[in-house]
Order: sequence, then C-alpha cells, then structure tokens
Amino acid sequence: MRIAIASDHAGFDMKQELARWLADEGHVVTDCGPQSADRVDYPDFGYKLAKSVSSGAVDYGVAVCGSGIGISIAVNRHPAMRCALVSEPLSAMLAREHNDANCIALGARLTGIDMAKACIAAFTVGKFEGGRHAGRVDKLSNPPFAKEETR
Ligand SMILES: O=C(CO)[C@H](O)[C@H](O)[C@H](O)COP(=O)(O)O
Repeated sequence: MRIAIASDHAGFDMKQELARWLADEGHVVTDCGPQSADRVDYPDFGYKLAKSVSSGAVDYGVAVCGSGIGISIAVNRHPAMRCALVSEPLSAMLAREHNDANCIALGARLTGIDMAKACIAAFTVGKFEGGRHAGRVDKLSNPPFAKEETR
C-alpha cells in the first residue's frame, strides 16, 4: 500500500520508527514531516497529511502526536478525511470496516510502539463493509451545518 505519515515533535520518534517498519513491511511510505524533533505545530503537518491522502497520492495516512488528539482534529478539518484516533487494534479494524477511515491517528505519549504497529496492521487489513455503513459514511461528506449557518 501507499501510506503517508506525519507527526509533530511529540510524535517524531514514533513516526520515524513506524516509517521504517512500514517500509520493511513492503509499503511505499511518503513522509510528510517533520524532519527533526524540533518543536512544531501539529496542524501544519496534519494538513500536509490530509492533502496527501485526499489527493489520491496515497491510500492511507498515519498521524502521530503526543496524544493523537490534536493531529487527528487537524486531519479531520479536511472534508475528505476520516481520521480515527485509536489505541488498540479492534478500534483500528472497525475504523476501516464501519467508517471507511482513510487515516489512523496514534498518541506517542500514550501508546507503545508495539501497540501502534498492531493498530496499523489491523487498519491496513480491514476492509470497508459497505451495506448499512455506506449511507452513514456518505452523510459525513455532506454535513448540514454550512447551510444552516448561512440562514
Ligand atoms: O494535541 C495534542 C494534545 O491534544 C498533542 O498531544 C500535542 O502533541 C501536544 O499538545 C504537544 O505538547 P507539548 O507540550 O507542546 O510538547
């Protein structure tokens, strides 16, 4: 698979390790940065990751910050993104099967590297089930708020 990965400073070491591991597993990895552990702001790299996935350049994104919260919020600001913050493999699998998630977020300060790898492994084998989930996922692409707020 083609997988893009991004982090902030708090997720940098985990990003580096996950990028190496994903490449060893045979994936084509795009590193959206940062390129050092210097302090940065997670929206800057979450947005780069969202652009990489939403453009179709890659199949999935992996986002890492201290808790996974900030960068997952940033990625999800893009209307085409469905980024799931997970800390165990069942949620990672369900994110694909039920939510057709195209990005997984991990908290490097909360989740160990082996658990992070297990989450990504489950995410990449999970297949969207469609069926009753399809209409729900479609609704995520068309929220009513913009129309309501112009009234
Ligand atoms: O957004 C976050 C918290 O919800 C991430 O964990 C960030 O990585 C974190 O806020 C960074 O914190 P720091 O004290 O500036 O290193």
